[in-house]
Amino acid sequence: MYSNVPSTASSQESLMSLSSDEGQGGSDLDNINVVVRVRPLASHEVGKKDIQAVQFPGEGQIMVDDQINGHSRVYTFNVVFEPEASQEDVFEFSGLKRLVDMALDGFACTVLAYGQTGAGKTYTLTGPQGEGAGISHEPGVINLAFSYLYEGIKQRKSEDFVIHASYLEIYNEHVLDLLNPSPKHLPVRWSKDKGFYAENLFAVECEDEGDLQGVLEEGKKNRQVRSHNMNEHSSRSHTLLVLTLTAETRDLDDPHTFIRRQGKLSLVDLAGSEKTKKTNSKGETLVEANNINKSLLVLGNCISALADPRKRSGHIPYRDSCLTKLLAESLGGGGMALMIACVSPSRTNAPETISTLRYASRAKRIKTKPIVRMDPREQLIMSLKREVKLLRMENTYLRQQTNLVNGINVIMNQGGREITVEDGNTGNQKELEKDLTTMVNNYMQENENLRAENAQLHQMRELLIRDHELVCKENERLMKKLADMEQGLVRSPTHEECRQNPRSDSTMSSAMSFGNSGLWKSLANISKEREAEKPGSSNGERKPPH
Ligand SMILES: Nc1ncnc2c1ncn2[C@@H]1O[C@H](COP(=O)(O)OP(=O)(O)OP(=O)(O)O)[C@@H](O)[C@H]1O
Repeated sequence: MYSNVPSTASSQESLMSLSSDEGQGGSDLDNINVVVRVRPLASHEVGKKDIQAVQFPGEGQIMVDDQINGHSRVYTFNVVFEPEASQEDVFEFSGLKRLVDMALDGFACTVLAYGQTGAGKTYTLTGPQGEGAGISHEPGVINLAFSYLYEGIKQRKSEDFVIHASYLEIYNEHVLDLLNPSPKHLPVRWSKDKGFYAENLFAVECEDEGDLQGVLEEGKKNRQVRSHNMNEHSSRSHTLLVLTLTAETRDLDDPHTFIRRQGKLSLVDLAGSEKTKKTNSKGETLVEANNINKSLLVLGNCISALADPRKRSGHIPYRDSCLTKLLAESLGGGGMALMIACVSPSRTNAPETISTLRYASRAKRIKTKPIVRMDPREQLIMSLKREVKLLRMENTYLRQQTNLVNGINVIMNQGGREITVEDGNTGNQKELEKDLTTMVNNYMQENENLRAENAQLHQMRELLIRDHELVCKENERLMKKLADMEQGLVRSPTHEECRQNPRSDSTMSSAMSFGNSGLWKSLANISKEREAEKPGSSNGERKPPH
């Protein structure tokens, strides 16, 4: 059951469970990776004598007592982290490390923390909030990811990385820059190259881990947080911390050229869904809650559409909220995503826990096809370079073949006397030489046959041409005769001529003298008929007028 868990995790077996086919956060590469984290019962829940309503049967399963329907529900995920799991466990086994590696390789990767308000999203991502005694300083998985990221960069010696960080929040459907606080909202635009993006968003270059931690702290300080019944430090906005990782690698074929790619790591802390009755939200907090719920509903709609193979290729309602616009790339398939679904273990929160697990189950069905992000021009240059390389290889190969054939031609030209072909020292080349010789011989034989056939055809053609010429001459002669005859026939004898010599029809007699062919006979008949029709014709019978 835990055979895929790395040896270091043997002590963790009681703290988490992995689905039977999972390794480090999932081997199901085609789908969004979804893990569940269950926080411990909070002190206020213990105080109210609330009890745990979730159980962990193992193999990535989580079982929740559904009090409303009176039975238990079981859901399966890539990994389920139990309340005792530490931040390091989540970082190590959620698949987040793999996402950081992929972002360094040039993919767009996203980590989303989703769940009910107070379920532990912010705690998981950035550690405990607030200050003072009793507040631990356990780093969040984002902090751990920063260290891992710079470790990874150090190890990739052949690549130069430049990292930029931007941090925004979506508050009441408006985008605000957390690194450049201002009441002015940033418009969300769309471009062919970038997809949806927040215009004029500040991006800070971060040279080391310290810079990134500074960016995180600055953003946390500026985000909208409020207290309500269920969480003293409730996030009232969705936050997106986006790291752009630009890598330059020297082209192995051309040391003067650099290949550039741009990976992206988006770390998203979603505001918690809430039942406003439970949180007792009023006034501004109620407006925030409605906006949060609405945008999470739109996100849910997009997830549902993407998870359904029949709807996936149709319209996905990304444009219905700022959040879904900015997450379009992460969800839409070109990137890689990890959802950390955070849930409360308490019985009072069981309906919300079930709702979160359903939402996460749907997300798990989304298929992705991650692609490396490169500048389209650089991509073109790369593909052209690859083509040039292939053509060069083909050229070299063809040159080698030409040399061999030339060598064989020399052999042929020298009457079959054997000549050692240059570069033909290896056994393979000798084999090839032999094959080529046979092939050339066959071609020559075939050529010879074709030449003979060709000569025959030429002879036949000559004969046919001569015949054709004779026929043409004969034709010409006959045509001339016919023309002469027609000329004679067309010129009708004058009335006077007919009167003087009714029987003499010189034209007719000359035409008849050509022979007795049917043609001439019929022509003569036509001519006679015409003659007979003429008024005053001496040999025609005149018909009385009617
Ligand atoms: N795994 C955990 N271990 C110990 N305490 C936790 C854990 N997860 C959450 N908590 C505590 O639970 C409380 C609520 O957590 P958190 O603020 O992270 O919730 P949230 O899901 O981000 O809520 P919201 O959506 O309202 O912002 C905090 O006091 C936090 O310290």
